[in-house]
Amino acid sequence: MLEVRNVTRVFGQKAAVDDISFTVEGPAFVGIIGRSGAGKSTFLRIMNRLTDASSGQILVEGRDILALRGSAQRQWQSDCAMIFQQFNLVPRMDVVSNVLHGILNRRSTVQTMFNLWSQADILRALSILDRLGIVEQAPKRAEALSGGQQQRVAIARALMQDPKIILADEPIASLDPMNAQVVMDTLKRINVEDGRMVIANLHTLDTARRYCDRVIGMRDGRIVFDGTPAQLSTGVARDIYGADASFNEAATSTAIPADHGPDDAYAAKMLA
Ligand SMILES: Nc1ncnc2c1ncn2[C@@H]1O[C@H](COP(=O)(O)OP(=O)(O)OP(=O)(O)O)[C@@H](O)[C@H]1O
Repeated sequence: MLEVRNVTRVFGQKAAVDDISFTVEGPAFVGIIGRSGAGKSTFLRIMNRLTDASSGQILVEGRDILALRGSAQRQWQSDCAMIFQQFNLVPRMDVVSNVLHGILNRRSTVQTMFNLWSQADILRALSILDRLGIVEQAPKRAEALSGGQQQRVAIARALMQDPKIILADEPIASLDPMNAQVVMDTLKRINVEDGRMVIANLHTLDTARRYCDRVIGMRDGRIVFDGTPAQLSTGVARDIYGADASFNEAATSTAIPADHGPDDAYAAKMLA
């Protein structure tokens, strides 16, 4: 389904992403880990065409999405929604309008100028918010919500696009452990129930181990680990993070309570 072939991105003299290749069959939950500056964000930005690659190909169902131009490129950007650490909502706008912004580029200029949305679109936005457990927040300004709720609004906005792939760049880096868990559980549910691939840059090992089917470790732009969470031992993690024997896993922990797995009772209650 996804084949990344020898993708490189050079900034000046430095390769931020350096000849990376991997293949993902089916709608997996893929985590990308690595220290700051490893190239994780640059790779996600290349995937959804916010940044151009210097060379390489990314084949999605056999089509090189790096070669797309014009409307085909915009269609691809709609097919792969992006979620950011800082949510990127319009703070003073109400929640349901923020969700509707997921399909802003599908509307005419007149519709956009007069803020006209069809009843079907509004009902769809509300039903997505309902699914994510925050429909009662729909009329509130986005800025009035907690960080975890705002990130769920951002996920709802992504779902409004009906994407094939969700790219999440450090989606829980600004959240406390409880909210981090709800957001990760939400992404996992979307992955499992909808069959959408999720590729998430994660800064914590415990989260990668708990939620991902596959973990890719990057260091200095290169892939230095590609395996299952079970293969991600402390020694492997030390290599990925370029740390010495004093490497302490706790420093890369979100501290999501260990007795909670994905889709557990807590998340079910929050998301029902
Ligand atoms: N637009 C740019 N111009 C110049 N250098 C850049 C640009 N974007 C990224 N870089 C450099 O590329 C390297 C990889 O950055 P990137 O943001 O992809 O890393 P990262 O693993 O996502 O780290 P972080 O978690 O801190 O965001 C860094 O050295 C960064 O300074």
